Amino acid sequence: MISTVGVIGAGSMGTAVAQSISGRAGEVIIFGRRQEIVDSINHDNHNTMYFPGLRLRPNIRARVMNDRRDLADCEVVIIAVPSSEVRSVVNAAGDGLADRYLITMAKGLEYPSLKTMSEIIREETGNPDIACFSGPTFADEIAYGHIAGATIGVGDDPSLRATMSDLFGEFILDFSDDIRAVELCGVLKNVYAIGTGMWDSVYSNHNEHYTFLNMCYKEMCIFLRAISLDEGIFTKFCCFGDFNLTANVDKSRNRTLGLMVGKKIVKTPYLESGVTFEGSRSVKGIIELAKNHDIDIPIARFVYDVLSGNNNVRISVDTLVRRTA
Ligand SMILES: NC(=O)c1ccc[n+]([C@@H]2O[C@H](COP(=O)([O-])OP(=O)(O)OC[C@H]3O[C@@H](n4cnc5c(N)ncnc54)[C@H](O)[C@@H]3O)[C@@H](O)[C@H]2O)c1
Repeated sequence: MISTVGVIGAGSMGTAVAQSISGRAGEVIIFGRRQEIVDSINHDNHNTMYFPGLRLRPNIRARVMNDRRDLADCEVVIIAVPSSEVRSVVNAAGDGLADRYLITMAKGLEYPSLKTMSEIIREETGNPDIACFSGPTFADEIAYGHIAGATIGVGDDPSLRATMSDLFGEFILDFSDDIRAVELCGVLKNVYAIGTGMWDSVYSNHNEHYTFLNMCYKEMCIFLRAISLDEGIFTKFCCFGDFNLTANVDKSRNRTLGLMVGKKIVKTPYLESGVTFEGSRSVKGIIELAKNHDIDIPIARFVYDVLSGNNNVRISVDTLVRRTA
């Protein structure tokens, strides 16, 4: 059993994953930013901000990370902060992350570097032992121990792979050795979930919804076929499962963002609310990446146009329908 796992990020996913793996590690330390959350975990076994009703297991402790030596005891470190924060977080942790197994939960694409999170982490830490975790995994459901499937993107180091299998043994797992493709699935599905929300704000019949869903999945597969070395990626949890979860379920923040923009409930959604909308940050990068690979992705461009305020959703949807008919 792993003795100590560090989880950077005391939000929904950091707390949920800490609870899920806590039976498989001696101790789990959540590194948070806010003293009151750290205190509530240490004194009360609750993260009162994110899961006030959930009793955390007693081997979950919390700390505010003051310096890189705080990570010294952790054999494995899980990074569960928003993608926009990953570079600064790992940079601040510096050589505290140098020689241990690292796992990224964050889903995003840095712009304009077009780097995925594992690539940023490798660049900042020089550590090649990085895996990513991605799948149909709403944090609240993980926290309460419901079944979930996940894909682990991991290279061919057998020891790292075995550690991932042990640590995430509460999940139904599949694996891919194309880490970048697994991460890009997580980026793409957020973009198409926003698009599906926009579409559903205009068209509300079942036929219409599933027609668009199919169009999105087809575009996602065209993209992945052009960039992925893993021919089996399309049926893995990070791809089909996560795409369906995020595009279909109203609990998804990105789908909800699309619905709100489509219904004109929000005009300038860009990150002002403080809620994590990873898809809206990544859509520009996805379009540029597609251009570099000569891939046509009209639905992603439609999402970008609407989010940029360039277009009225109804007119954009009509144009899209005419174009793909
Ligand atoms: N892999 C998966 O299956 C999966 C599922 C859900 C979410 N996620 C990803 O996990 C990441 C976090 O999402 P979330 O839902 O937990 O978001 P959240 O907004 O609930 O929590 C983010 C937490 O990170 C903290 N944080 C932000 N900047 C920080 C910094 N510089 N240093 C330390 N802490 C910092 C915030 O204070 C907050 O507590 C996102 O990238 C999201 O896409 C992954």
